[in-house]
Amino acid sequence: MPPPSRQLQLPPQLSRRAVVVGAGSFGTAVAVLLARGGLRTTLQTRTPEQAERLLAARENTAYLPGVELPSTLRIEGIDAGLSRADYVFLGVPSVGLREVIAALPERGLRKKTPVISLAKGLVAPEGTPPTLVLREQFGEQRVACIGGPSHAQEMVSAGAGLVAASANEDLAHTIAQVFIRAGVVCEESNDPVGVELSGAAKNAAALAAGATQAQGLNAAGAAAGHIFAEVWRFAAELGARPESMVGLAGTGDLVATVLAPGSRNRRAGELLAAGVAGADIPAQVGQAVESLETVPLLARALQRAHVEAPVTSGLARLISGDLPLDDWVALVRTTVPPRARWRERRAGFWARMRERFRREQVIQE
Ligand SMILES: NC(=O)C1=CN([C@@H]2O[C@H](COP(=O)(O)OP(=O)(O)OC[C@H]3O[C@@H](n4cnc5c(N)ncnc54)[C@H](OP(=O)(O)O)[C@@H]3O)[C@@H](O)[C@H]2O)C=CC1
Ligand SMILES: O=C(CO)COP(=O)(O)O
Repeated sequence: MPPPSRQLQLPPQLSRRAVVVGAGSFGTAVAVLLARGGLRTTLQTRTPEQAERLLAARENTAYLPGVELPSTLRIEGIDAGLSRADYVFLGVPSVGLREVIAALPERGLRKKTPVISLAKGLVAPEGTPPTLVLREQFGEQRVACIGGPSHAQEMVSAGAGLVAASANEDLAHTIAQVFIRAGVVCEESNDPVGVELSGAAKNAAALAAGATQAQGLNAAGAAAGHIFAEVWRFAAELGARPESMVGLAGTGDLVATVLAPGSRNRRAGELLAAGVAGADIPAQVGQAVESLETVPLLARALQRAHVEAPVTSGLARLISGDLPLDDWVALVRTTVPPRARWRERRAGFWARMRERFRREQVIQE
């Protein structure tokens, strides 16, 4: 498929090397874009046999069929290490991310190489946003993440609405420029935690909508709205910005996911509603379904932070089989969000003057 054509600004440092760890649908699609964007890119598969298959076919038939892998894209197993990488992108689902992150130094990650998470889920056991796990190990200036509506197939053929987020402005800018040069819109953000929680919230909301839609679309919309509001109250406590949640990474990605016929998270919700046990869903879907692991982590994180989150925790119980579907729908239909806090109305200038005059008269009388 040809890359989308656009007149774009060239990023600096084109000779730099990027390694994408994890050759699933998104890791492969991101690797194709990085190569198109001018980085010398390597895609690392979990096993050498997988690398051989991709090399022979010049296509990832298992995860991204129909997309030709560019001749400039190098392919190897993860055993090849990371010592040559100037940027490392992590394309593995969040369920395995902690181990993958912990192993980066022993795999040869250089001291200043930035690490960029592609995951839209949280890391066990605490439900930590991936960039916070990375930050603990490498410092916040070396860490970034990618969010936004970005279904892998469409991204490589027609584009996406990416967000590159980092506390390091140069890093966010450099990543965004590479994607833009590859023909894909990429916003720069200084709110990695907000972008990651938006991705986790939209996956949870898509699963909730999928589980509820057969019972009524108002209920499906209410489920998604409650979850976004509950996660937002938590995100705000962690210092995230509302723009992340209403922009590409939040609302934009929610719409893309809920409408996509192939969305794995919405499909997982539909399967739950059809009576399939949460534990059996990954085998049926055949690819990462982030929300199945992330929703229980999210529910616990909200509880620990004392955020009132009845719908997110109800969804976690629906996934584990502890809440029957009818009770879930009833919960969604009857939950009333916390009341707004009205500020005491301050009287205007003339009203205050009249009141002062009245009081002075009372004193004189
Ligand atoms: N697919 C999409 O359109 C999008 C996905 N994302 C996010 O990207 C992340 C990755 O998802 P996605 O690519 O879709 O998932 P997939 O299920 O398509 O692929 C996951 C890949 O990760 C590999 N992997 C798992 N664990 C390891 C490990 N320890 N070391 C090396 N490789 C490993 C798997 O290898 P193996 O085959 O051997 O199991 C597989 O190749 C998720 O967080 C997802 O939410 C974000 C935007 C869009
Ligand atoms: O994150 C995605 C699109 O932006 C992919 O969503 P699904 O994992 O639900 O397919």
